[in-house]
This record gives sequence, structure tokens and C-alpha cells, in this order.
Amino acid sequence: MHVDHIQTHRNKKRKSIKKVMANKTCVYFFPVYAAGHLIAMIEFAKRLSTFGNSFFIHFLLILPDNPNHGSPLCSSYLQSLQAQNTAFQFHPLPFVEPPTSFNGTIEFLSLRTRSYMPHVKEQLLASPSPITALVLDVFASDAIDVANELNIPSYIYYTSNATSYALMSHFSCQKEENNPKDNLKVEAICVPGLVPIPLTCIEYLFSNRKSTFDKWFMHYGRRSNEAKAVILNSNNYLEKTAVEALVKGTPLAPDTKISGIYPIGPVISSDKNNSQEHECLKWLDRQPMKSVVFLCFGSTGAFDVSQSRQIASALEQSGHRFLWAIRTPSNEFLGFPTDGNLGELLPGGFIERTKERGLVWPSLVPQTDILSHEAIGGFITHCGWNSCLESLWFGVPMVPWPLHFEQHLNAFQLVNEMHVAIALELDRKEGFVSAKELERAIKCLMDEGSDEGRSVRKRAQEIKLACRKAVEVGGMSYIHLQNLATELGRQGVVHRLST
Ligand SMILES: O=c1ccn([C@@H]2O[C@H](COP(=O)(O)OP(=O)(O)O[C@H]3O[C@H](CO)[C@@H](O)[C@H](O)[C@H]3O)[C@@H](O)[C@H]2O)c(=O)[nH]1
Repeated sequence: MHVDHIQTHRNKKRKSIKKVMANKTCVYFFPVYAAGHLIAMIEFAKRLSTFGNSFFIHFLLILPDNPNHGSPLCSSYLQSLQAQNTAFQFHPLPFVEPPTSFNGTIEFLSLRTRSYMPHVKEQLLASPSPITALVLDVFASDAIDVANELNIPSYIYYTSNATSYALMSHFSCQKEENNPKDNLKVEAICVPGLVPIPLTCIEYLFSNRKSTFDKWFMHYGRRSNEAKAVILNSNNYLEKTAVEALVKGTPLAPDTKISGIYPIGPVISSDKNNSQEHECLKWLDRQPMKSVVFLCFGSTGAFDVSQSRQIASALEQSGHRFLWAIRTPSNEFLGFPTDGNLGELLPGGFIERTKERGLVWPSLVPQTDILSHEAIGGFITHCGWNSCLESLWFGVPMVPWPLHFEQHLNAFQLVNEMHVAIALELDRKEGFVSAKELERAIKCLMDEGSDEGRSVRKRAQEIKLACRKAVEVGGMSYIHLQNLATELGRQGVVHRLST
């Protein structure tokens, strides 16, 4: 959605809304413009808005500084949202020149978000109705300062899982000398209330290999401790230990202001987006039930030639049907992968040799629609939390292939806590997986006679049912969401227009 679209849309709505505005308040959302964050937050807002209509929902948006830096998934999602005619209002913030001095991607994005704070304040002050809450992505939590200044309660909508939030919050209150980065010699990290977490799962967060992520991870942990409450896209069936510990407050900083934890998940994007006509789905219609292994690595995941060829070889040797979304990595700073250059990425003759049982799709795919298709029997995923939830929602067992951030931790949970995934051995330093190892994991997941496969398939079905029950009327996530909606609607008028 372009700025013009958003603004026209907003102007049309303003008129009709004016009439009923008198008794309503507003909840403002401030997401991060990335597929795993923006879409997840809007989907959460949709669900929240089904609980009565005592408030209007507004979104503050920092649009990408350059069209190549914005996830294509975000723009197509925003466009499809227009057709759904939600009552949400979007406010793209006026452009601010991006920072020129920074160390790595996360620092760039963090500094850029901070530079928008004057505009955030301006927008909130211009609100057409009193504001009862500001709901922030954790990576936009510097806006808590603005919320405090205007006496607006702030909430964090955390787009990943409860365990990684517990870690973030716990480490944020550690003194510099206890920086987990310095503990890299121990084998497991012990956080009060959590099961011990192997260091290999989190060293990516705390090693200096990837610029300053650890510094910002701790910074946002500290900021989120200043919020009134944290909303988690999880529940205490998926992550019993972490959710229960967080509800008790065990891993939180002693001086935290957080007084509520709302595990309301899973929230997934379930819109069909007219993708029924998509070639991948038509192809799946022709495949037997649960016969296809699906490979997709999130909004930013893409492999070089050498790794892509190992994947191709594993797929060929495994003998199983497959659907592989493949793209070419971008060399540009903040650039997104481009359509897969199949001639370069695949070994000669691969497509011809596998055409009876495989489809290679050189672009983004309608992931949730694919996962919901009955022909899908397994998912090889980079373990972005949304991808994990989508797979679980449709009862699809996984092979985790984590790439960045907290994805190694998510992979650990899928295998060791939820028992819905077959472990894959990867060289974490290089992120490399050999053809032999991938072939083994695919066979383990997909072979009918595989005991491990049978076990993860059964668990995936159990989790699917439990997740659906959790969000149904009366389910545990439903009740948390209902309580949150009541709190937001009841909060009283905490901020009045300045004029
Ligand atoms: O071809 C594709 C690829 C992805 N998706 C969708 O894009 C979203 C991707 O989200 P996610 O699986 O969470 O991956 P990332 O985009 O990599 O997510 C970022 O944000 C997540 C939530 O905070 C973190 O868990 C991840 O580590 C971080 O990389 C999902 O809804 C997918 O269905 C598509 O629809 N088509």
C-alpha cells in the first residue's frame, strides 16, 4: 500500500467515523515494517477488534526509506487489507532521513525508529479521540518515552515466543559484567523459571559475530520492562514452562513495571488473499494426501549456490515429493532476496529429473494456504515464530533449519519441548547443512515407516487441536484476549486532545 492509498483511505473513513467518535476511545499500534512483525500485529488487532467496539484502532507506520528495503509481503498484505474494509486507520509518519552512522542492520533500524519519535508524538497529539493504549512492537519500544510523556499506558505486542521474551527480559536486568556473551564457555544458560537452554541455541543472540544485536536485544528487554503489560503470541500449552514463569513474573527484572502478561496465541495470518489460483496450490491439488515436503525460509531466507545444490541433491535422493520456494540472496544492505535464478542455483537437469514429483517455485509463496493444504506432509522451515505457529495451526510436523536471531531457540523448542520436529544437524557457524544430513531428516519426517516421523506427526495433530481449542470461545487464549480487550476498553480516558 502506498502512502497515497493509505491517506485517501483514511480521509474517507474520517468523515463516517466523526459521527460515532464521541463515545469511543482509540488504541494506537506501532508495528515494525517487517513481514514477521507488521502482519502479526495487524492480525492481532483484527482479533482484538472482534471483542466489542469500544475503541478505534489506529496504526502508526514507518514506511521503508527506499522501496527495495520494504518486505514485498508487507506491501501485498496491506493492499489486501484494503479490500477487507477493516475499520483500522493507518498513519504513515512523515519521512525522516535515515541514519548514516551505524554498526549493522539492527542498529540502523533501531536508530531509524528512534528518529521518528517526534512524529509519533505529533500523531498521538492529533488523535481524533482520547487514547487508552499504545501497543508497541518490542523493537519500537523506545516510544514508551512518548507514551509516558502523554500519560498513555504502553503495551508490548511481542511477535516471537514466550521463551525468547523471558530471556530478553531476564538478561536486560543483568549488570554489564553478567552479559551472557561472557558466559559463552558454559554449556547451558539457566534462567529462573525456564528449563536450561543450550548455549548453542542462543549464542547467535549474544555473540559479536553479528554486529550489535546483543546490545539492542538487551536494550529492548530493558525498555519492555517499562511497559504496563506484555502480549504474547503463544499460550501455556505451547510453552507451558515459559508462559507460567512469566505470568508469575519469575524471569522478569525485579524493578519491572509489567503488571500483566497476556498469552493470547496463536494468532496467524489466515487470509486466503485470492491465492487459490496460485500455481503451487493447483499443483498441490494433484498430489496425494500428506505426501509433499514443503521448503520455505521466511521473508528473508535464501541460500547461495553451494547450499542450494546440497538441498537439491537431498530432495532428489530422498525420493519424496516436494515444493520448494527458492530465491537468490541479495547482496545489498537491507535488500530482500530476489526471484530465484534457477539456472544458477540448481544442478543441471534437476528440474527435468524431478518434474514428476517436485515443484520449484522461484519466488514468495502463499505460505499459510500451502501449509493448510492436505497434500502437505512436512515443513522444512527457518523457524521464524510465525512460520512455526502456522505449521502447528495446520498440524504439519517440521524439520527446523534456523538461520538467525532467536530461530535457533525456536528450533530447540520445536524438537525438545513440543516434540513436533525432527532435529537437523547444521553447522551453526556457517549455517550449512549437508545433502546427506538433509536427506536423512526428510526421510525421517516423511517415510511412512519412520517411528520418529510417526511420533512427530501425532504430536503435531495434538498441538493443532490444542491451539484451536485455546482460541475458541472459553479457551485459555480467548479468555486472556477478552480480559485484555476489557482492560483496554475500560482504561478510562487517560489522554485528551491538547486542543
Ligand atoms: O514465501 C513466503 C515466505 C514467508 N511468508 C510469510 O511471512 C511470514 C514470515 O514470518 P516468520 O516466519 O516469523 O519469519 P521472518 O519474517 O523471518 O520473521 C522475523 O520475525 C519473527 C517474529 O518476531 C522472528 O521469529 C524471526 O526470527 C524473524 O526473522 C509468515 O507469516 C509466512 O507465512 C509467506 O507468506 N511467503
